[in-house]
Amino acid sequence: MANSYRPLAVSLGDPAGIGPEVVGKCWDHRDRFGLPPFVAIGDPRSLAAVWDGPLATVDDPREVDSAFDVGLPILSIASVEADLPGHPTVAGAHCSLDALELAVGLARSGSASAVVTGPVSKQQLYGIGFSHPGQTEFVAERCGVSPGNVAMMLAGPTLRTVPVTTHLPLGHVAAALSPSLIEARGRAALRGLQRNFGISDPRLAVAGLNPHAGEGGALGREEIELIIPAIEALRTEGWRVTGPHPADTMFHAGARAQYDAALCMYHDQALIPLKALHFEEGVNITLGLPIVRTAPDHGTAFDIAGQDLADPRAMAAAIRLAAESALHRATLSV
Ligand SMILES: NC(=O)C1=CN([C@@H]2O[C@H](COP(=O)(O)OP(=O)(O)OC[C@H]3O[C@@H](n4cnc5c(N)ncnc54)[C@H](O)[C@@H]3O)[C@@H](O)[C@H]2O)C=CC1
Ligand SMILES: NCC(=O)COP(=O)(O)O
Repeated sequence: MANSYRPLAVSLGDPAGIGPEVVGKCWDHRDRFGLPPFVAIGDPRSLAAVWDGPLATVDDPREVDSAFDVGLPILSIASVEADLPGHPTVAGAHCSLDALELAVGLARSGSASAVVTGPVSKQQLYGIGFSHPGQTEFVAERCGVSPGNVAMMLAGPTLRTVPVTTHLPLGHVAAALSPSLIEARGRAALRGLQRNFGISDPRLAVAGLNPHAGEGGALGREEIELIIPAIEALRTEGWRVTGPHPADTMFHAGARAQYDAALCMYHDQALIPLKALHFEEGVNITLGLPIVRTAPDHGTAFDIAGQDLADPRAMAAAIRLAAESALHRATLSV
């Protein structure tokens, strides 16, 4: 195996969640899912607790290619205690953060071709002093990119959505919106469609915030004061941008055919349509980074951890999209 070989780095997420189980199942079904070699990063005990497949402990990503057919390659991060599935602990939260840190470091150094992050519990991470809203902003910081210049995209077979605001109380959304933030997220989404998806002239549809996109100002002025100026600024740069669209009528099949991504104003406006249509195969991809980072759309699912109920398809889709995006980025000049 040539030393230039670069596997994908897959952090297991919270050891008490379903991350270890879905990663193990992805290795089981690697041929059916069409997955390239990847290395798991986390506590091997969290895998052994929920999955009876073979592990292949590696010390270096360059060992992954030859190990991959023998067992699931793992770069071991031992938690100070072994978590029980469904019972998150402080030690497990630290372990999930250490795994994320190592995975991002491998991608930044070029030892991994991309990062796929397993689900972490934000509540658990906040409890150990994690000061970022989510993994998206953590990865952005580690890559030296301002959180305002990255975008969280949720991608499925017939829909891609990007929330302008992410993890904050709904009551704070309107105050958090500004033309410059909407514009920056829109630009990150458009460039991401080019760089990660290979769409050369992408189309972005922008949602309104208020019912009926504000009804000409009668139902709210955010469209007039914040969203339309951002759309106009993006159009001035030559991007194909439409809106603001009433959010209730922009996700049916006919509407979805008119755009490559929808820019939404808040978390649930973006994630509800995506998960309603594509929960089993939805992927979260961070746009605007110097590295590729994806994740399954679901969370830790502590309620089903350790019961062999976790569906691995979203994790498989995240691994596949990470590999495809890394390839697009290696072959495109945008
Ligand atoms: N990328 C990440 O790290 C994400 C982390 N989270 C975190 O996950 C925790 C739990 O969040 P929830 O809102 O409850 O969402 P969740 O996705 O963990 O669970 C929602 C429901 O879907 C089910 N479910 C989720 N994934 C499944 C799978 N692969 N197969 C079968 N059933 C599945 C669960 O059992 C549960 O009933 C939160 O602390 C949140 O912060 C949530 C989303 C993404
Ligand atoms: N709801 C999406 C989500 O929680 C993912 O957040 P992140 O940890 O990937 O930033």
